[in-house]
Amino acid sequence: MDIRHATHPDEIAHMSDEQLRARFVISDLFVPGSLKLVYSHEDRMVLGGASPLPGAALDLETPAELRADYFCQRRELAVTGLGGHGTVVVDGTRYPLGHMDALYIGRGAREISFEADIEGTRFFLSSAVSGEAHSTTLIPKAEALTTETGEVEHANRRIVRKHIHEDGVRSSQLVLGITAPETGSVWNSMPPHTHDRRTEVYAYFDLDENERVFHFMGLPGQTRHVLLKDGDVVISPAWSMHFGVGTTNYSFLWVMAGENQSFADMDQITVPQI
Ligand SMILES: O=C(O)C(=O)C[C@H](O)C(=O)CO
Repeated sequence: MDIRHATHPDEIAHMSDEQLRARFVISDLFVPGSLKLVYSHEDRMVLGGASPLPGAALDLETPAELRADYFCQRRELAVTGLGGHGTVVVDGTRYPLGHMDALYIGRGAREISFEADIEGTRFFLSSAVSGEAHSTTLIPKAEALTTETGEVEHANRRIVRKHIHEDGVRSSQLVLGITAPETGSVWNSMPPHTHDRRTEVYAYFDLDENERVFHFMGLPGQTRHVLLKDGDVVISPAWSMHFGVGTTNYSFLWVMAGENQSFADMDQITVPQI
């Protein structure tokens, strides 16, 4: 399993672009017919991509680094459909998962596998350490808590869907949703924020292959950026801003883990402070 170590804020200003990507960006997570996992020491999140082919299920194995008998022995897991549609099988129960549907899998689930109905099926995996078992629950896109935010004048009008959150499907640490800027809007999470109590991961998808997202990170006043393509994932340490602008429309999954699960617990940063 690829391991990403935690980063002190003093380090980021001196990193080369290559070092920045090696520490924070996960590319090529979705390889047809394979399952890939990355361990981040930022709040001990595990991130992954499962890209099964029709007729060839993929089993979630337990990487040696977890020193666990099975993946969810001490962990909870969210599986989100970011392309195609298929089924996630959890201890014999079958959960159909389509585009932007999410499945929360509680601590204690033993056997997990992924099946595709069509080529191009991609499941994004995010996991955090879990202190207690919460119920495994399917959250279809249509049942996510949906709000609209932003303004056309700021090119940041967007739909925010919350799948796993304090007022909905419960978890130990994970808070997860999907945000989609509306047509003509390209900025996400603008004006930006930090939340020193939680790490956040963004996974960009539904982006045409010739388009890109400029994702910004770092401390206010010391902004760095990484250029991301469809399917790329970026890890934001708790101290880091995290916001982006696309060359066109896109969607992104956001998932957090850490000290609390309060979505509203953000320290807002004004545009001049960036
Ligand atoms: O576009 C947005 O704003 C977001 O989706 C914000 C993310 O949910 C986030 O960064 C929460 O901390």
